Amino acid sequence: MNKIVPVPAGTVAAQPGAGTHLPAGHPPVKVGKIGVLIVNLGTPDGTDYWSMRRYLKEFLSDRRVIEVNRVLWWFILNVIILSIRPQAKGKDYATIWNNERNEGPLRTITRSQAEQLTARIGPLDDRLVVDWAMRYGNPSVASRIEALQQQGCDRLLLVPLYPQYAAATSATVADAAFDALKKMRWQPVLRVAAPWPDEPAYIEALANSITTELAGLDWEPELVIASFHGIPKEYFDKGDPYHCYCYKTARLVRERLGWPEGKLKVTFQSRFGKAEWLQPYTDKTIEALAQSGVKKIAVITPGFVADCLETLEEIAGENAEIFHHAGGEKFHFIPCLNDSEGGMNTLEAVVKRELRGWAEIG
Ligand SMILES: C=CC1=C(C)c2cc3[nH]c(cc4nc(cc5[nH]c(cc1n2)c(C)c5CCC(=O)O)C(CCC(=O)O)=C4C)c(C)c3C=C
Ligand SMILES: [Fe+2]
Ligand SMILES: [Fe+2]
Repeated sequence: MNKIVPVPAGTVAAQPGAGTHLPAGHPPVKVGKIGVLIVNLGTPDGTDYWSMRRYLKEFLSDRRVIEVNRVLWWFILNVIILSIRPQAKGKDYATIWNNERNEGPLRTITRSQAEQLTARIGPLDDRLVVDWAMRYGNPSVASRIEALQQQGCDRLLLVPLYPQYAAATSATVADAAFDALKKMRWQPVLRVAAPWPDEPAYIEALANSITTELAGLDWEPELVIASFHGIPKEYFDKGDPYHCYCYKTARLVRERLGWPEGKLKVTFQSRFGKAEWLQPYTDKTIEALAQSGVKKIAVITPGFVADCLETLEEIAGENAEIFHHAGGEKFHFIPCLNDSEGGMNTLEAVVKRELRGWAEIG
């Protein structure tokens, strides 16, 4: 046990300070790298019934997402929701599917964000390794943490891809990471990035995106809707800060544009179930605006770091249709920041901010 043997070339000492020697029988472990793991919500592996069902089951079984009584929810989920929703939502996903790669856009965009982040920060410190994962579906958080550790990452920066924290999103990403760490003998040190509702690079990117998109139209919207994903009102009543973060982002963007109040209106989309969610609702607001005579609007979705079902199908598709049916004439959807220059400036700024003390890269 105490016998010291030389480490084979190319392997790193199992323990810091062990120098070039390992105790006999101790497996060599790589150390010294810093992993940056960006994590978005998730996406099904396919649009067929079983892929959709697997994905929705994992997602909707998360106690952070659905806080209803466990026994009651087991019945509702397994007997009602999972017999109807996979088919209906599979059809919706099919309308936005990336057929070339056979995956949802969220996965395509998140991969590209990780690649571009690597190109931006990789050359600044050769200890940095960037990777990406999905909270639900694949690649899982646990599998990527394991892969990063195998590459020698003994420090991990986890970046939940939600500018505005909510327990149902950011916290559940941290849960997944800690669950993975629970099973490890030698855990990497974990840092979780703080949300960035007021990050200057993010506000600048959103304001620039609005300006550029509107400049490309031959009409001017009477107002712009900033539509954020909703959460049940009960979660807000219990103290979730999400609502305040959304309003803060919207206010800062409006101020940056020099717009009066009312020109950028906050709404909440993607209601699920019968309970009350954060109001005002996006679909009801858009319908009421058209009915009251508003003819031209644009919609931006600042809470989504990447385009997905909720932006492409629900806003650019369903809500545009609602607006036109109710008498509206011009509707423009402003894409998410995705892997654009502004989107990447935002992620780079957040990652650099959160790496301080680990890597001094500006
Ligand atoms: C049922 C409760 C849900 C809560 C609470 C919730 C919060 C929440 N979600 C996002 C971001 C995304 N949600 C997406 C899809 C999606 N969301 C829910 C339910 C809740 N979300 C469901 C059931 C689904 C799947 C589609 C459906 O069946 O309607 C997505 C898109 C994923 C994709 O692949 O395109 C995102 C992104 C946030 C930011 C949030 C709270 C702050
Ligand atoms: Fe959602
Ligand atoms: Fe939706």
